[in-house]
Amino acid sequence: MDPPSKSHASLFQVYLRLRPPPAANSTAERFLLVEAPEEGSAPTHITLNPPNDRRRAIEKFAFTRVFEEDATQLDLFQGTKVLPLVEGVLAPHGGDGTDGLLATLGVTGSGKSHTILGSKTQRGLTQLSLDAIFRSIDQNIVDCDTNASLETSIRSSDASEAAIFSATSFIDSIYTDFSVSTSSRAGSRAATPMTVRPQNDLFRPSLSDDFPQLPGCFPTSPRGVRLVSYEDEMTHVTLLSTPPSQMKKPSSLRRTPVASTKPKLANMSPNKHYMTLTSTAKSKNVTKSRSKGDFSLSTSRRQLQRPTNFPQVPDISSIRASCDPSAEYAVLVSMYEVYNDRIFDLLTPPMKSHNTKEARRRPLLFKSTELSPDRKVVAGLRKIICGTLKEALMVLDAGLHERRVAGTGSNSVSSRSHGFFCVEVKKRRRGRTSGPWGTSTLSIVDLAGSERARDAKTQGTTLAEAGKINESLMYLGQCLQMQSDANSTPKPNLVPFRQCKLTELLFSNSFPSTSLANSTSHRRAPQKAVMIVTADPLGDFNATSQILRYSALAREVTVPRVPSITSTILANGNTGASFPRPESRPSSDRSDPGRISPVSPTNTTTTTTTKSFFQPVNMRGRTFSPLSDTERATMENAALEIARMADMIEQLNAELAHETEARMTAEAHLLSLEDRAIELEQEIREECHADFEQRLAMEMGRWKASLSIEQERGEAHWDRKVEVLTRGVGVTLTSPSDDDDDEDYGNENEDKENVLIENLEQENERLRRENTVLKRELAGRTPTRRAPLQERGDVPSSKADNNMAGLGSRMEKLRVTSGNSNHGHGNDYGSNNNSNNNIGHSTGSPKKKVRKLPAKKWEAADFQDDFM
Ligand SMILES: Nc1ncnc2c1ncn2[C@@H]1O[C@H](COP(=O)(O)OP(=O)(O)OP(=O)(O)O)[C@@H](O)[C@H]1O
Repeated sequence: MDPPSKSHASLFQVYLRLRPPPAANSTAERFLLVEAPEEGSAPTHITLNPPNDRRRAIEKFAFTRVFEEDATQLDLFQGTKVLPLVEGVLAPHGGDGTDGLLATLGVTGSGKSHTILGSKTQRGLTQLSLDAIFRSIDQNIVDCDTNASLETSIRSSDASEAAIFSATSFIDSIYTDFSVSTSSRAGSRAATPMTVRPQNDLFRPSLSDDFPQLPGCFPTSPRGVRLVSYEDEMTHVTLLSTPPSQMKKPSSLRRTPVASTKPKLANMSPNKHYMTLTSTAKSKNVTKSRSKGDFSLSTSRRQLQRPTNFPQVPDISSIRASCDPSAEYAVLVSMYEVYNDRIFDLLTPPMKSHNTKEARRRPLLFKSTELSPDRKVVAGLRKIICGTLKEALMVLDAGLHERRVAGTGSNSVSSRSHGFFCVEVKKRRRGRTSGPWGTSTLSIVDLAGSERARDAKTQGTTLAEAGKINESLMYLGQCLQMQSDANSTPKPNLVPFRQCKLTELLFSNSFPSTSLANSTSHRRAPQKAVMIVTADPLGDFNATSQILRYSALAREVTVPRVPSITSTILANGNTGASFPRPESRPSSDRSDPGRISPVSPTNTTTTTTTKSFFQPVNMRGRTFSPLSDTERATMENAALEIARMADMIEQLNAELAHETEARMTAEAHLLSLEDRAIELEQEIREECHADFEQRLAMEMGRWKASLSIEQERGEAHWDRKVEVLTRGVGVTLTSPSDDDDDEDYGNENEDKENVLIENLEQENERLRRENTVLKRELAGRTPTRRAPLQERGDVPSSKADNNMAGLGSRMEKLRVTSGNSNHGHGNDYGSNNNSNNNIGHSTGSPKKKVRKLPAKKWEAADFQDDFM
């Protein structure tokens, strides 16, 4: 098996790193062997020997290079060609840079985070890459702190709708500066492995009067001032921070006496953490929660302690990447994680939901934007402009505090999300203050590890997370598989990278958009990518072989053939030789337990079997008499049958294991889907509720406005009517001498009054007719039937008949008005009773009208009534 040709356009250079055995697992059987390389070259091939089962296929894998257990971080940095990636981003020869991607992949606990982020004493590839970048552009980097217009121009050139801040303001808003810690103080979950925090120091906050607060940032203390411990009402978590009640007055800084603070800190529960608010954090209660590298306990971001120094080894001061001397550079750092197939910013703090009061992050979209139509970007990230290596490391430290981790049976600090650390290098020609910035990005990715629920002993949310992790890694595997297939076939393979967020993020820059191929916009070069696969040679064989199967650049399988028992007996029995034992390998092979001699190409197909799977110990050393042909044939048949059945059992076992695994993954997936559905439901409910409230308020406002308009209109309408009536009545009441005094009524309203009088006359006429009809009807009735009608009082009595043909006692009331009217107009209104009715009918609402009559006129009416 030859290593893949480098000329082929591989998406990734794939390296394998083996981790040293963990102390607890040192007795486990080693299943991964590195083949000895040719003289003077680095190893590139490994062989996987299934432990405890000599009949399973032996697999052989090829990588760009294999790093054995003793490889250092510096070996990795130099050997994996990270420097060319950095140079690609810096574009030393002018023009735009090329995006770079550096990722780690492996089974949980195999050393991915160790490789990428380092440890307490050793720097990882992220820190080394940052160091290389800042060293290289040392003379060419712009200083945004002294030139505000630079920040503005960087902001306007950003295509990802990002919120861009200077490192100074971000760091000041995140970190406190108490150069203190007690031994009992809660450290951070995710204190970056590389950070070294002061230990056993006194709690000694420094004073500072002002501290910038980024929008949406956690309320923080000005470099440690105003820090008190208090119990968060919602979470009942003891926090070392400023109580909400005191947050409004930054000027009234109060130093908390050391004595009063210490005891509370000592009681701080290591399990209590602000991340208990999230579902992820709940999983931490299942197992112990510790940080990567630092192994200190959890604290909230509200109290991040400013790291005092960072590990300095390995030192790469002698290594320098070249940069473009005619350009000026700016470096922007952003961090995000892919958790349950959603993207979350690690530099933006969670916001409290209005309804649930729960701190949550908003998932971000990976999409094309107005300024980036041909290329998808993570939109809405927070990006920090860093001027120095230290600033970048502090931002990295802050982001890692937000990354989701949990303790599992496989790793005490296991990443539950795929972490992305992005170094965006902006570049433009030196001295062109208004020139555009070109951007290229180095993305460093710490993938979450694949894990088996049985080994990881996960449950609940952590199990669901594992399901999501495994699912996304399966899609990644399919994409990588396409790459290795592409090496063996000339047919172009389509990489199915749009299946999930992780693969989209990892591969979309490998395939720059062709949709705008004809447009004038500049076409970007495909990214350069390096994948470091980590493996534990003593770890989980099945999980490791699965990862290696899809990540290796080439693979070869050697199927052991079941030997004929007869031939074995004949070959060994007659001579009395014992069966070959594994340890009977040549001594040269045994000298290095991790290495084997290269497998000869002729042995790599299907027939290589160096060890018998039958070990009939009790037969060893005996001699046998020759067998007859029949016996031999029977034994051959029996052996074949046994071998066939053994094969079948093995196959069924493999299928069973596969099905079990699939079921567990599906169950975990289902759990995560349920979780997601609940979250979605909650979000939709919240949105609907807010929407409903908004609409309701709007409708209420509209309804009130239209009601008041209607009311006003009604009032005005009635007022006008009453006015007309009042005037009409007023005219009738007005004496000729009054007319002289009131010229307005006499002249201006003459027409209106005439109309009214006409109306009244018509009405009067109608009522008169009605009256006549009633009279006739009454006259036609018998006396016995008349009496009750009289009692009812709504028909004219004989007395009324004689006087003015009134309509009963109810009409009597209106007679007052009628009397008044008649007083002025005499026969114009016909009988008094008729004019009463006329008023009542013509207005439609006699009560209101009557009520609105001026008091004086009523008095006059009474007087008239009495007079009559
Ligand atoms: N090359 C190495 N040298 C020394 N220690 C190592 C090495 N690789 C891994 N380790 C140790 O193994 C442990 C697990 O490693 P690490 O956390 O990096 O695994 P991981 O692959 O990131 O796991 P997960 O996917 O669960 O996050 C850590 O304690 C780490 O320090």
